[in-house]
Amino acid sequence: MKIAIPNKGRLKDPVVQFLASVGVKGNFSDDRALIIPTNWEGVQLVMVRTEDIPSIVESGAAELGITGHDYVIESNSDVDELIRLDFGKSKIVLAVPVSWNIDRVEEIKDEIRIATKYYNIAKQYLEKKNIKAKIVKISGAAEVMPSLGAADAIIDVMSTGTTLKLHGLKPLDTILESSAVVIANRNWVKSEEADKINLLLTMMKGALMARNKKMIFMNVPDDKLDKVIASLPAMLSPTLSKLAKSDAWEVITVVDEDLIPEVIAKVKANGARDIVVVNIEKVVK
Ligand SMILES: Nc1ncnc2c1ncn2[C@@H]1O[C@H](COP(=O)(O)OP(=O)(O)OP(=O)(O)O)[C@@H](O)[C@H]1O
Ligand SMILES: O=P(O)(O)OC[C@H]1O[C@H](OP(=O)(O)OP(=O)(O)O)[C@H](O)[C@@H]1O
Ligand SMILES: [Mg+2]
Repeated sequence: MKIAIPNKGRLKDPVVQFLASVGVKGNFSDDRALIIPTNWEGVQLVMVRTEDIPSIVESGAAELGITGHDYVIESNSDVDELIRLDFGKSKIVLAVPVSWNIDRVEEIKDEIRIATKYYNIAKQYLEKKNIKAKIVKISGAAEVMPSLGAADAIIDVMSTGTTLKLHGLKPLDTILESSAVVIANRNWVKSEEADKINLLLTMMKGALMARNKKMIFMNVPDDKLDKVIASLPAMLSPTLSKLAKSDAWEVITVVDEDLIPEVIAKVKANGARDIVVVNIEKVVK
C-alpha cells in the first residue's frame, strides 16, 4: 500500500513526524529516493509534490495521501478527505495594497490583475464576487508581485500575516481555511488493502487525539477524595483504585497539557500527593 506525502515544502517535516507518531517510520537512507519502504510491511511512502498528491490519490496510484485541503480544492480532485490534521493551518486570502485604503471587496475596481498560484480557487471566487480581474498565474512568492508591478493584488496563503505586512499588503477577504488532511482514493473501502488502511486511520486518529494530552496519577487520602475529584476539570471521569496498604486512593485521569499546572496546583492544595504526569502515545476509541 502506498501513502503519498510531500517530498519538500512546509508540510514535509510535520507529515513525517506525524506518521512516526502513528508508528509508521520511513527508511530514509537515500535522500534522492522517492519511494521509501517503512517499518510496516507492505506500506511504502511515495515522496511527491504537495500539490500533486490529490490527483495521485484520485488516480489510485497511491491509496492514501497527506496534503493541504487547499490543494484538494484547487485540483478539483475527487477524493475522500478523511482526517483533518492539526498542522499546516492557513487561510487563502485576497490581499490588496494597504495604500488602496479600502476595507471591503466591493470597493475593488474592475480590470485589476491578481497574482496567484491558486488559479481555480481564484477564478471561482472572483466570479462569485463579480470582480472582473485578470488572473496572473505564478508558482510562488505572490506577495512580491504588487510591489514589482507584475500584478495589483494577490490571492495567497496567509498564516500569521507577517509576509503580507512586510510587503505593504493586507487581507481583505478569507476565501478558504486550510490545514493538512489525510485523503484516500474514493474506492479505498473496496480495495484489497482496506483492512490495513482502516487500521492506519484508527492509529492516526488515536495519535491525533493523544496530542497535547497528559495522563496524571496522584495519591489521595480517603477523606480528601471528594474535594480532589471536584477540583479536576469538568467532564473528566477519573479512574480510582484503592491503595493496598493505606486508607488512600490512586486517582488517574487525562488532562489537556495547557491545564496541567493549574490542575497540579489545585489537587495539591486539596490534599493529593505523589503526583506523576506522563505522556500519552495514542488514544484508540
Ligand atoms: N505559513 C504557513 N503556515 C501554515 N501552513 C502553510 C503556510 N504556508 C503554506 N501552508 C500550507 O502548507 C501547504 C504547502 O505549502 P507550501 O507553500 O510549503 O507549498 P509547497 O509547494 O509544498 O512548498 P514550496 O512553497 O516550498 O515549494 C499548503 O497546504 C498551505 O496551505
Ligand atoms: O502569514 P505568514 O505567517 O507570513 O505565512 C505566509 C507565508 O508562508 C508561506 O510561504 P513559505 O514560508 O512556505 O515560503 P514560500 O513562499 O517559498 O512558499 C506562504 O506562501 C506565505 O508566503
Ligand atoms: Mg511554501
